[in-house]
Amino acid sequence: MSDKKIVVTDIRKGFAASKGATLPVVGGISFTVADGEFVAIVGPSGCGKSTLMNIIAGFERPDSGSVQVDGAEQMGPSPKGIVISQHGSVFPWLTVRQNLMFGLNGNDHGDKAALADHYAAMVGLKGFESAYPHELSGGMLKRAELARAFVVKPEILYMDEPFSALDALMNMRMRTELLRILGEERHTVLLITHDVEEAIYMADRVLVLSPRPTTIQASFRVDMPHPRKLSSPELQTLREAILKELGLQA
Ligand SMILES: Nc1ncnc2c1ncn2[C@@H]1O[C@H](COP(=O)(O)OP(=O)(O)OP(=O)(O)O)[C@@H](O)[C@H]1O
Repeated sequence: MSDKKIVVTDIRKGFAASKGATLPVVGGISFTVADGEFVAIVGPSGCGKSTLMNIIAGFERPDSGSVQVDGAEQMGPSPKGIVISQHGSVFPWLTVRQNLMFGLNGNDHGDKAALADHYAAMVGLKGFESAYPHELSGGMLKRAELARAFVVKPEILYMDEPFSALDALMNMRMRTELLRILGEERHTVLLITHDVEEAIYMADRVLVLSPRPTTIQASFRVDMPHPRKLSSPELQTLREAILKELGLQA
């Protein structure tokens, strides 16, 4: 089996603008993601990160170029991948357990409920299985979403600013939570973030995108074991290098 999970080849995408003009958004992007690799993508605001992610996850078609997952062309959203975005995806009218059971196949209610409860416990929601989303705090809701993604055992997690709505402390906790789960269950992860520290804390590789029409401006490998210390000289040097690429003062 090939080690390449996702192969992105020369993707280009523009959107119709006023007076028949086209706004070029993605300007030719190629990269590969290895099986089990965690790749973070950072870039300036509005450069086209979400557009790129939507194309790779199969929700949007590129004007040209291709995305292959496990060697097959991605023609639409696939059950191999699941998206976690800042908007959230839990159903407000279902309890935590019902939300987690929603995407599960099979007819055995007991099996599905047990699996749902296992994943609820995994993200620290034991005791809240029967709670409705409005009864949870923002951080608990985010954990419920993580559990909802993991319970279906996706091979690929597409994460678009998943924790950006959370406060700094909860954001840190969620990063740790995510890394802990990834330590137990191997997944391939593509993470879009505006937060350079979030990227270097979690990812194996960080791609820095240019302003629109976006291309890959630089790529950094983060060769450090977990748990990482953001204050370590290596990560600080890396952080400064990435901020410099983004045109920001370190
Ligand atoms: N469906 C669409 N139709 C027209 N224009 C779009 C569409 N989707 C995105 N755009 C435009 O493409 C550009 C890139 O948007 P996108 O959301 O991909 O950027 P982003 O890097 O994720 O932004 P942010 O950092 O603000 O989250 C923006 O100028 C946006 O207005």
